[in-house]
Amino acid sequence: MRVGIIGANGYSGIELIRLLHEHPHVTLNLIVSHSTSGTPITELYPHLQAIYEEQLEALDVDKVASQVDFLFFATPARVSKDWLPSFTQKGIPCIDISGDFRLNNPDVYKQWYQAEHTNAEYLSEAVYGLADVYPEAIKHAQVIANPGCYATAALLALIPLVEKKLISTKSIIIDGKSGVSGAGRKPSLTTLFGEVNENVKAYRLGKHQHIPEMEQILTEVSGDTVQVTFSTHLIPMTRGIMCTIYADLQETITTDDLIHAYDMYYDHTPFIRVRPEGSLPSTKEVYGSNYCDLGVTVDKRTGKLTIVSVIDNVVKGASGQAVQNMNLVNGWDIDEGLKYSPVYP
Ligand SMILES: NC(=O)C1=CN([C@@H]2O[C@H](COP(=O)(O)OP(=O)(O)OC[C@H]3O[C@@H](n4cnc5c(N)ncnc54)[C@H](OP(=O)(O)O)[C@@H]3O)[C@@H](O)[C@H]2O)C=CC1
Ligand SMILES: CC(=O)N[C@@H](CCC(=O)OP(=O)(O)O)C(=O)O
Repeated sequence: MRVGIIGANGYSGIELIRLLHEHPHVTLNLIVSHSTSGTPITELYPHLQAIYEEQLEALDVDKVASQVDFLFFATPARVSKDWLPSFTQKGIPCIDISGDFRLNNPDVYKQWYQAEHTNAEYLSEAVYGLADVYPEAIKHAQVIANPGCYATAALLALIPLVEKKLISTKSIIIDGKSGVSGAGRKPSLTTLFGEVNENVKAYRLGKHQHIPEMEQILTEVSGDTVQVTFSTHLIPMTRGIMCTIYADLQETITTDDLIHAYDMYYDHTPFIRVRPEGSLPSTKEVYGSNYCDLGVTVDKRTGKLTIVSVIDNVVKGASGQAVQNMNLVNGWDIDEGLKYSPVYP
């Protein structure tokens, strides 16, 4: 199958190139850039020499549509909403790694993304691509909204417990920490070495675009309106997200029972690894891989639960999950092209 990437020269685009190049069922036929078309990808990323040396092309809808059977958008928010429908109308399934098709309600999109949604009728058609939770719906989708990176880590930890009504949905706190690659390759003051090194910085508290995304899904799962307290921090590392999540238990239950509940919920997927009691995951243990590792502990004294969820933001939080979604749509094994062990140390 011929695939293409719009926004191929950003961090999630370049990770897609790494994964798709090794994928047994696809040929990466087209890579598209906004500002660097005409440039060989190796000029921007010399590590691809002798591996993948194609030239970046400009975005021309008819030309792209004639060269691909499947398309990934790895563009910033507020870009794919204007372009993606032109391709699905031509019968080309699309996976959008940005947030443009994640929210059902165009008013909520406008509130959190500060833009009108120019193709709001596609919001109801789009399937939320949380691949380990919604595999059946994703199999039949033409438009897949790949989840945000923090939202992936948090929802994979919370959905099984909310669905089984094991925790209260009134007091969920998600404390997120991310490496700087989460902010993309575009240079900015916040990601300068001097700003990030030996520093931990909270940002966009109460305003982060993953808040409505997580609340939408948890509300659907629970059946009641769910609101979450969510904080985000920039950490001096390249890749990785850790969400430490706090919730109140609804009933007396042990750590071992919760581990068992997770194991049962995720027995159909190889990508969720639940730690045994007493072991908590760290970001290095998933680095470069499509795993989400979960650790859980019950504090009998307070009746509170702490869950630690870690992913590689560029793999599970973006391009790896997008490849998993492509596998689902095409009826391939879900781990095709994703059988990478984490890089350690
Ligand atoms: N990095 C991460 O860990 C994650 C990223 N995401 C999401 O993935 C998307 C891409 O992120 P990331 O790769 O980090 O970002 P980068 O800034 O690294 O790359 C952005 C890409 O989009 C292209 N682009 C920028 N503006 C436009 C435009 N107006 N029209 C068309 N193309 C454009 C850029 O091309 P050019 O350089 O030629 O302008 C570049 O290829 C974002 O929506 C991001 O939120 C989601 C989860 C995790
Ligand atoms: C460190 C950092 O800046 N991270 C980004 C995460 C980007 C992402 O996953 O999200 P979207 O696709 O929803 O934009 C952020 O907090 O916005």
